[in-house]
Amino acid sequence: MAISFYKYQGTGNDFVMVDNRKRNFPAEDEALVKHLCDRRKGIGADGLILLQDHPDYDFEMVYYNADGRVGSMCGNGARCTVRFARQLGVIEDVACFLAADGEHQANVERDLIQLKMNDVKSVERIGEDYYLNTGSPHYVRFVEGVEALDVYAEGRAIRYNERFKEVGTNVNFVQRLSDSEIYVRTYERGVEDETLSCGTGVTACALVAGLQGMQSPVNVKVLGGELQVAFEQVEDGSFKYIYLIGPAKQVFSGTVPLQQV
Ligand SMILES: N[C@H](CCC[C@H](N)C(=O)O)C(=O)O
Repeated sequence: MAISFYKYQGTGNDFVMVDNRKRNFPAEDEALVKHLCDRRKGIGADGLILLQDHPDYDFEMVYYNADGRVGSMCGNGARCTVRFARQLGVIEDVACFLAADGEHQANVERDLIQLKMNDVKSVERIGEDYYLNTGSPHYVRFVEGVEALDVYAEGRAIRYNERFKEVGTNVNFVQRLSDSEIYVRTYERGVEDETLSCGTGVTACALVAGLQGMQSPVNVKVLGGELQVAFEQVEDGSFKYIYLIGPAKQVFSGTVPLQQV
């Protein structure tokens, strides 16, 4: 037996993508998922995604972090899954699909995938920092000199602090570059390292920038490229009509013989 896979990336956040419409991928095998994501002994990725049929939606996306565990919502992974669905002929230019945090709509416009995110009801303040859920939990800290920051060490210290050590959190460091642009670097739980981009993290940072007065759409620079976040801010401090916009590409495809795993 062999596993056929595709490799996708969205602003440098990379995923092993598997067409699991026939339900033949052994998804309960945490060690296998972890192995496939291993950058030295496996294919290498920040996460693994299964595209599955669903009776009520165009498809369902099931996301695993690189540690092999089921993750929460993944914004870059979702954009990649929409691109994959388009390439498989499952959708045309519009999709309505199910992810870990519920229903999402998306549009394909040439290189860009526009992904609708769930509404965000509230943003918690923790000292000078912020904490919110955009499908995945995100801690947001504004800094100066984000390029020189030790994101691994600083991110880890927050992710493993008393409050977060049990369930973990993703940790974002943000710098304002102009009236309409921020620079975001993210330490991701489940990968337990910095990634080149985190879609739900970028969304969280753009919303906090919105709280501080930045107008929608917010342009976001990440190590792996550029994204855009559009949103509508409600007077009670919540957000709706949130869109994450950016590229998603297929990089290669292949097979892994199961006996080698
Ligand atoms: N890279 C993802 C986030 C994954 C979230 C994951 N690290 C978790 O908290 O389970 C993104 O583009 O949104």
